Amino acid sequence: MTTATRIDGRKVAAGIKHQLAGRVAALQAQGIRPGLGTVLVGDDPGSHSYVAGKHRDCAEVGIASIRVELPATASQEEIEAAVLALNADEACTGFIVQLPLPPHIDMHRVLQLIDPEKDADGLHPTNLGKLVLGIPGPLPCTPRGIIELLREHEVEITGQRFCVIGCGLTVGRPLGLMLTRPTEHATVTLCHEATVDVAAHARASDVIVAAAGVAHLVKPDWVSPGATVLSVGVTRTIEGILGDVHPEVDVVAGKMSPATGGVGPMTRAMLLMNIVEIAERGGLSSAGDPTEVGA
Ligand SMILES: Nc1nc2c(c(=O)[nH]1)N[C@@H](CN(C=O)c1ccc(C(=O)N[C@@H](CCC(=O)O)C(=O)O)cc1)CN2
Repeated sequence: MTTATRIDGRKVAAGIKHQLAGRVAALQAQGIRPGLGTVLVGDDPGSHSYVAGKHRDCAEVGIASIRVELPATASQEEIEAAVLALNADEACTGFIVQLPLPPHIDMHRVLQLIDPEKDADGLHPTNLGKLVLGIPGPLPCTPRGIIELLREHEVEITGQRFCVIGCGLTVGRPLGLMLTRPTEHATVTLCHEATVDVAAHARASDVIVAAAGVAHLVKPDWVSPGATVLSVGVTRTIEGILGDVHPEVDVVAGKMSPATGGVGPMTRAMLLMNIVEIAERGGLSSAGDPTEVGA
């Protein structure tokens, strides 16, 4: 019984962070200290873990950390004030608002307030518009990480049939846009909860990206032998973290990413990449000590 080649995001992300550390050192030699800001609202354990990981990565490559934490009861106005403060903070090169936000918050109003020049997530309407139009701008971190991961593992993209399961704001929708750019030129089927027979779309694909947040959704009989399968969505249970791809897919797929240690570390590496790119373009940044605000 053969098993799929493991797509190792931790290893690729480590290489990218090593390279970024050199670029950060070069910026610092010019008196520029890039800084990442995060706005974290509420107690979601996943969000806390992801934001902690983002700041661990910052420390590793020499990027300053600016952490803003608000309670789950924070009002729309309080969150918007935090965004405006980071827009104005010269120590902050770029920042993100960790999603999801609590249900009483209008996420779109919050994202629209981010200065597009400081949008480290590429989720501001101006930057998503640039992506649609093919104008350079910051790219959403998970889709960017997925494309890097495929390239590093020599998975063909151009002309290949992709089945992207889930069309959320951070993964599926922007991934569809990025994969169909002239630089990628993949053929993409974007599946969602109203798609009839997702399994048939998946079986007809060379690459499956599972980003639905449904544990073990993709079964072995959804995968054509030798296809590449990326597990992106996760479900946290008392037994641990379950990915969107059933572990037995391993015996059918040619290449496969694990539920953790695959796309997740690449999302974080691409966030740092966006920050370094903003700083290198001459975006706002500062020299001096790391900043820790509200940690
Ligand atoms: N503002 C944003 N919010 C969210 C995004 C995003 O791109 N921008 N994406 C997701 C979650 N996400 C980013 O924040 C994310 C997911 C996973 C990881 C990660 O490192 N995962 C580890 C496991 C970590 C753990 O044990 O909890 C892994 O895969 O090894 C980082 C970031 C939703 N929100």
